[in-house]
Amino acid sequence: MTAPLRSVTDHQAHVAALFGPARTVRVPIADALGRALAVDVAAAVSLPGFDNSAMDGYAVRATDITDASEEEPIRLPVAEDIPAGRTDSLTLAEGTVHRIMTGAPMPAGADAVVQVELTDGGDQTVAIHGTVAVGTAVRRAGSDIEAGDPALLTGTVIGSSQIGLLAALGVAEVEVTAPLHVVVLSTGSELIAPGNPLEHGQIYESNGAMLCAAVRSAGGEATLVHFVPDDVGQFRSRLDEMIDGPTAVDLILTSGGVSAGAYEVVKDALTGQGVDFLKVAMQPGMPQGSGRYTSATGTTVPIVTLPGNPVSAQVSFEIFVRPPLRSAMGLLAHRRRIQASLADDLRSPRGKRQFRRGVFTHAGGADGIGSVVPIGPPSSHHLRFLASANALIDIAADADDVPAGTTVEVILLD
Ligand SMILES: Nc1nc2c(c(=O)[nH]1)N[C@H]1C(S)=C(S)[C@@H](COP(=O)(O)OP(=O)(O)OC[C@H]3O[C@@H](n4cnc5c(N)ncnc54)[C@H](O)[C@@H]3O)O[C@H]1N2
Ligand code: MOO
Repeated sequence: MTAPLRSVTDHQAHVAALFGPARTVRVPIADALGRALAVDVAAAVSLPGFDNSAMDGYAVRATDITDASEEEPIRLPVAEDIPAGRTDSLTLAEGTVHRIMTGAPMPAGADAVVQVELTDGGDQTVAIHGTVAVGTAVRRAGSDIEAGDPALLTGTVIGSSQIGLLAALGVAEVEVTAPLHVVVLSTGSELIAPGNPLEHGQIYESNGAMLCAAVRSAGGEATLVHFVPDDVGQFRSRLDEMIDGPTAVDLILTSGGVSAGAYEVVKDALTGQGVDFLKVAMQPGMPQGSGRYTSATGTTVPIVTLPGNPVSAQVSFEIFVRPPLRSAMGLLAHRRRIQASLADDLRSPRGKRQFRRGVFTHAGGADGIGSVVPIGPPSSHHLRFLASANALIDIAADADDVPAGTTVEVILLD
C-alpha cells in the first residue's frame, strides 16, 4: 500500500523543527556584514563628538559682521587657521575670525561660519560680504546621536551603512549571529567533478556546487563532499568523519539516493538512523527525507536529504531549507511573495503543489500587478530554465488547468 503524500507545509514544519536557536559570535565589524546583531548597541560617544564647521570658510561671532554687505564688506583679521584634525582648543577673540575647514572644531566664542564664497578668501585679513545668523554652518555636538542613545537594535541585519555607523561610534567588534556550517554531500557514481573528461553514462556533478552556493547566499557556510561508491558502510563512515571533523557541523544536506531505485545509498544508509524518508505532494521535489543523525561517537546533527534531480534539489532547498536556515541565523526567513498575472496557460498535476520556473516582470498584469511567464517544462532535469528564472510560480495542489490571465503567487528569487 502506498503511504499518503505529506503536504508541503507539513514537511516545512518537520524541517524547521530540526533547527535550534541562533548562536552568536563576536567579530570585527567588517565581518559582521550580512549578519544579524545579537545585542543592542548604544552610542559610546556623541556624533558629532564636538561642535564643528559644516563649510570651508571663517568662524565668526555673528554680531561682529551684522553690518556687512556686498557693497560694504567688513574686513577682519584672520587670527588662526584651523584645518580638520587640529586638536588644540582655541578661543575666538572679539573682532577677529579664524579660517576654518569642513569638519574642523569650532573655536570657543565663535557662533557661526561664513562660507568662503561670501568672502575674498584672505588669509591675513578677510573681507566678508554678507551677514550670517547664529548657528549657520555649525554642526552641533550630539546633533546626530547623543552618547548613551540606542544606535542599533538586536536583530538589525548589518549592511554597509550600519558598519559605517558602528565605525563612526568607535566600535571595533560586535556580537552577531553565527553563520551555520552546512556539509553538502552529493552521492552518485555517475557524477564527475567539472573540469574532468566524461565517459558515456557519466555527468558533471552540479548539485554540490549549486547547493553550496545556495547555502552561502542564504548566509551560511558550506563544505562540499562528493561521495562516490554505493556502499552504505563507507557512506556512514564518511558522514561520521565530517561530523567529528575539526569544524562543527550544524546541518547535513545530501542530494540524490532517496527514491525507489536499487542503489539509493542515502536512504539505505540512514533508514532506521533517525531519518524519515517520505514523499511530499509537490513537483518537483517529491522524494524527501529529514531527521537527526547520530555519529558513531554520539554527536547528533540535523540532516535533510534532497532529491537528486537538479531542479528538485534547488527548489527543495528554497522551499524547505532556506527559510529555517536563515531563521536560525536571525535573518529574515522568507523571500518576497507577490501576486502576478500568469502570461501563459499552465497544467499542473492535481494533488501536488507545483513550483514552476518563471520570469517575473513588475508590469504587464491587470490592476497594476506584474506578470509572470512560465519557462521550460515541469520536469526536474531542466536546469537551464531554472538558471533563466527569477521566480517560482506557486500553483496550489488542487489546481490542474491554470489559464493565462489567472492571478498566481510567485516567490521572487532575487
Ligand atoms: N520508481 C521511482 N523512480 C523515481 C521516483 C519514484 O517515486 N519512483 N521519483 C523520481 C523523482 S520525482 C525524483 S526527483 C528522483 C529522485 O531520485 P534520487 O533522489 O534518488 O536521485 P538519484 O536517483 O540519485 O538522481 C536523480 C537524477 O539526478 C541526477 N543527479 C543526482 N545527483 C546529482 C548531482 N549531484 N549533480 C547532478 N545531477 C545529479 C542523477 O544523475 C539522476 O539523473 O527519482 C525519480 N525516480
Ligand atoms: O519530484 Mo522529482 O523531484 O520531480 O523530479
